[in-house]
Amino acid sequence: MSRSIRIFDRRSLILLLGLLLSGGFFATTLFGYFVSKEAIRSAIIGQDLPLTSSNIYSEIQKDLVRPVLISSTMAHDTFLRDWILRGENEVSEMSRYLAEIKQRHGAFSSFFVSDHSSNYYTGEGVLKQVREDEPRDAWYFRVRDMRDEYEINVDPDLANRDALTIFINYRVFDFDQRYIGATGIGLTVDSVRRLIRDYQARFQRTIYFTDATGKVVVHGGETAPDLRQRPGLAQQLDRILHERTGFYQFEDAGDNHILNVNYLPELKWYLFVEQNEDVALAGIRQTLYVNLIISLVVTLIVTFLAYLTLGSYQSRIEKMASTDKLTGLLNRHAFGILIDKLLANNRRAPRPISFLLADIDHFKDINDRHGHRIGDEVLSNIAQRLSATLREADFAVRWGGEEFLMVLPGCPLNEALVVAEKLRHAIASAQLAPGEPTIRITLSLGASELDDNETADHAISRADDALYAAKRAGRNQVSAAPPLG
Ligand SMILES: Nc1nc2c(ncn2[C@@H]2O[C@H](COP(=O)(O)OP(=O)(O)OP(=O)(O)O)[C@@H](O)[C@H]2O)c(=O)[nH]1
Repeated sequence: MSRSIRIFDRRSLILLLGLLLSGGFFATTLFGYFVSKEAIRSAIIGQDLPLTSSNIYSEIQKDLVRPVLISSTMAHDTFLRDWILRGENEVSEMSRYLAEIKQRHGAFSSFFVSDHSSNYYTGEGVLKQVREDEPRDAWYFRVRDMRDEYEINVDPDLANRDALTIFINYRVFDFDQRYIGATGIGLTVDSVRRLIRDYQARFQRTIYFTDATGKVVVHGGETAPDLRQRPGLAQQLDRILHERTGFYQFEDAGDNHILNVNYLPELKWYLFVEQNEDVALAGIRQTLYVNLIISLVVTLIVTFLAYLTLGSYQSRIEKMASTDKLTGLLNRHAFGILIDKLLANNRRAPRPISFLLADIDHFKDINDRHGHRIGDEVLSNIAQRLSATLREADFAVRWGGEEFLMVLPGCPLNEALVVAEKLRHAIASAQLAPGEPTIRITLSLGASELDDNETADHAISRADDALYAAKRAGRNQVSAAPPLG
């Protein structure tokens, strides 16, 4: 019969290993995530948004600043002013002039509105007359009354099938600085919108231009977003417009947005470039999840392998620590642990326990006559016999050199004596040294039953006394210790 003694708690060790591994993985993965998050954040603020902003800025400059200069040249053109002051007589001269400007500069439209006649001239002649009661002409009267030299206005162009057009409306003065009309060119915003859309699609950034009131004038979507309807942004909008340039942050629909704003003085517009930080971090968040899953799987595999390996080592170590090398029986150290357990159980559910102490008769002679190797062989075979003869619940211990202790739980003294006889007979009748057929081995046994008020040591010493009584009585016999008074 073999028993194993628990030397250390494998489960606690595995738990500790698992915790250390998963804690280490978790900490490094999270650390990596936060470092990457900060790197992405500073890249958004330090590079991505400013770069997008300056790209869009230079594109819009290309598309708009030049037209502003062209419109300025038109407003200061002596031919144009002379022609008006002369009475707007030859319409073909004006339309040739406007057609040439349009064609030379690749504009979408070119125009002049005379304050004197209210005629709206284009490259094709007089398009119409502007009227104060016509909402579509409101721009002209606004330009007429404004203080600035020019304005940039996004409107559908009547002359070009109402395509969304940016007009540069320049005020024209005669040589005495009296207002005489408005001129300029119109160009489609499609190229700017295409660029904005392209940037939005590639970098998941939202890009738009606003005027000084915060109204979106050019954007890449279908409908112009209303910034005042976005609570996180709306509460900062006036400050942003006042500061003109800078970085801002706001929450929208639970996501954090980083905003780069630049004022474009030539256009009197603001360029907003927005990055949804949570969208930008989606990639590394996915990496974080994948890393966490890999860490978890590695932790599970490592702890499982460690569990298996430790299990096999532990049982080997436990076996080595608790068994006698020669006989394979439990040693006295193991006996100490097992008897404590047995007695603890016995206190909960009392039942008789008996001890048998066996000693080989004249074992010294066997060693002396046949040598220690045969002596060892005999010891080992006796141990096997004893174990084989005992019940599953009993256990045998190598007590001393040629002494064996048998513990019989649930067995009163009278039954223990029967077992002792069985053991004695089993040994006496066996051939325990096959190479030396003449060797005959006998055992002397002492038996005792543990008394309720007695320690195991005391009961064993009584069995020892009985064993010596058996020796004294001629050996190869069983002797019982009398029950305690
Ligand atoms: N071969 C071998 N001999 C052992 C071992 N352990 C103890 N012995 C021997 O067992 C012998 C025990 O001798 P004694 O205590 O004099 O007793 P005995 O000869 O058996 O005589 P009685 O017990 O009086 O019948 C000693 O010679 C020890 O050296 C062991 O592991 N292997």
